[in-house]
Amino acid sequence: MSEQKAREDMVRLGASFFQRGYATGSAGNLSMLLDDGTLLATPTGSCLGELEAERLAKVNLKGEWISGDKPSKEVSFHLALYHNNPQCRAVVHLHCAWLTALSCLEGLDTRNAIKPFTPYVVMRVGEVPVVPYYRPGDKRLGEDLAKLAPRYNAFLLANHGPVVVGKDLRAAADNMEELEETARLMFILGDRKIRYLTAEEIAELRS
Ligand SMILES: O=C(O)[C@@H](O)C(=O)COP(=O)(O)O
Ligand SMILES: [Zn+2]
Repeated sequence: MSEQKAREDMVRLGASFFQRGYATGSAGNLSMLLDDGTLLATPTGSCLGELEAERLAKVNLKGEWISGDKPSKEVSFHLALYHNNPQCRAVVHLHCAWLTALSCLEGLDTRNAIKPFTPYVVMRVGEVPVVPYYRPGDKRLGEDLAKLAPRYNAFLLANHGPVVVGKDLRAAADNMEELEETARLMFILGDRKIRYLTAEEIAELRS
């Protein structure tokens, strides 16, 4: 894919997230690997609804800022995911309401915050580990994500929000939307007794 097309895709996706309420204010950040091995990332403090193709930040895989506006302060945790998962070619971090609400609950299963009760989340995303709370931009976010990256496609940052990877930006976005919808269903279901998928049903979906 040409760099220009990649830039336009990121701008379009940011606007789509913003228009549909997945992103608000200047929260969240996106990145994707370019064919030349550098990273295209949203600038720090930018509104995902108002990105400009020529102002997107470019950084190399050492995290050095090459061009564009100053990159997201979370670019180090994005890099941790690229470095530790060869399948990861795009990263989406949002503060979307339902997943962020979930990230604030006490007593989450930190190995998997979303116990499956529908098939699609198993097929698309799998388990969602929880990273302990750190201040946004803290280097420990990257250190913890680096350890989890080889085994998972999605993560919940405690009291902060979700991070999802994909083979491209579209796939990462689709996975994020699927997870957000699942979190919404968890809150709709509330205290009702849920029939969770059985171990056999989950294994069948993974096979
Ligand atoms: O929550 C935060 O502050 C960051 O994780 C975030 O979402 C936006 O930071 P920038 O990408 O640096 O704007
Ligand atoms: Zn954030």
